Amino acid sequence: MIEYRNLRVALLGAGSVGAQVARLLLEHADELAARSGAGLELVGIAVRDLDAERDVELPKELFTTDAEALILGADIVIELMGGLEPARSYILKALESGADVITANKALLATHGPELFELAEQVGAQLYYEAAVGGAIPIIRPLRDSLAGDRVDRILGIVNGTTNYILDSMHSTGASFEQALAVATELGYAEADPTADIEGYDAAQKAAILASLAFHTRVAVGDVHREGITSITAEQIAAATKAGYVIKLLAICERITDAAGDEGVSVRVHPALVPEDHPLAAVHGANNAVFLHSLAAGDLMFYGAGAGGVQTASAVLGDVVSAARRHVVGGPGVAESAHADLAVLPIEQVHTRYQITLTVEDQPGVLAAIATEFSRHGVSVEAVEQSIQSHTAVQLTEVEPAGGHDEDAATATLVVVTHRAQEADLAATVAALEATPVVRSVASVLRVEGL
Ligand SMILES: NC(=O)c1ccc[n+]([C@@H]2O[C@H](COP(=O)([O-])OP(=O)(O)OC[C@H]3O[C@@H](n4cnc5c(N)ncnc54)[C@H](O)[C@@H]3O)[C@@H](O)[C@H]2O)c1
Ligand SMILES: N[C@@H](CCO)C(=O)O
Ligand code: NA
Repeated sequence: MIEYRNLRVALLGAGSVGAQVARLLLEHADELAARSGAGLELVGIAVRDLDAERDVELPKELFTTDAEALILGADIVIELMGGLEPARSYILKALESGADVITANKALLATHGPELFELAEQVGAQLYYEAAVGGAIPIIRPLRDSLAGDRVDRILGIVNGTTNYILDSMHSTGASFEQALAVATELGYAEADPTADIEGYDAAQKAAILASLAFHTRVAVGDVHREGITSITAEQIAAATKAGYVIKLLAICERITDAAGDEGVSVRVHPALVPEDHPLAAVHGANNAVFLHSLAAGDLMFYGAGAGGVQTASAVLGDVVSAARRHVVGGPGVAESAHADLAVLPIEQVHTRYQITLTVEDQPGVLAAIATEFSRHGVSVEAVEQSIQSHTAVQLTEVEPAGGHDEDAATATLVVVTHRAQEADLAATVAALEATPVVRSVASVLRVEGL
């Protein structure tokens, strides 16, 4: 029997993910030791309440409320408490003591990542975080290692399971956002306070982490343009389906150029129309997927469970084995890669395609008036269609002119799809359309991605 050297592993937090990590460390100790080249001895679990009910039965003698003492005696520290503090202070303390740290804490990384990575580099320790994006899905290591020799230019990610579940059930059942959210809450997908998910904050944190890795540039969560899904209506979903799209909340990270032609990056989270034959359209329920394009590899997609205690524990344990192997072999490990230091450009500089739905007066000259506003702002129209939503037959050129703005006059619904246009020009077009007398309202503006 091989005698392994023991590495001391400290776990901070025994919630959904932490309890599963502890269980797997204990149950698979022999196998993990063989893969790591070192024994992984779980020396303690820092918890807030020693007697709390846990999802998993764990040896009581491992529990402690003294996280600091536990950290100082460890070779590897796993932080699964979540939140900014005390997680940040504990990780800094662990790194200072020379321990490698594993975390799933996207909120912390997207806010204080640079501080943590700098300290890790200074002391020659490692910070691993595969579980922070896409839960069980391997995406951090592929970006950091497998694609290190390539050049990623675009990432489209479904990185929040709750919102994907809600949008998917709106598509499949015709439910309203509120109805779908209620079901998601009942089934335990959505938290009691779902704000972080439905307003896109969780996805924005993950987008910041992905963009930083992919573009070798520090991107903080505050740099991410963020829109949630709360204003998506059943009508928009039905119209999208009819037009051959699905609506997904996407995290989009891409290289773009600014007005001077200099390369920068854009990072944004918002609902978008995705063609129904795009691989991301087939991501159902609470699953996550990251679709990316790189120069040499072309298109790649990573798919699977973006959350769940035991699923996320898989990613954490992969990191634990990586950390253990480094301890066995020695050497400095992988430093943060931020050498490209590209500018993070504002959403106004993004180019994409748009679908604009307008409620208009049903009278002659309407199409011309609308087309004028698009062309005046440099936005090229690809197609105009009468929406299936319209209850009035549109005979734009055949109806007698209606005098003035008559609330009772017939209206028509027009759906305009643009070629690629700049966000700033599109925003100016929408403002001008809203001020155009024949336009009753701009009912919906959605970006079209994945074409
Ligand atoms: N649950 C998932 O599916 C999932 C997926 C990906 C990433 N994550 C991330 O993993 C981390 C843990 O998530 P979770 O779902 O297990 O959360 P959780 O709320 O179930 O567990 C966190 C645990 O940490 C404990 N804790 C909090 N502060 C503490 C302190 N100061 N000292 C000791 N214990 C403390 C809590 O009491 C709780 O038991 C978070 O950063 C989360 O964002 C979770
Ligand atoms: N609330 C997150 C959990 C995983 O980070 C989601 O719905 O995807
Ligand atoms: Na992951």
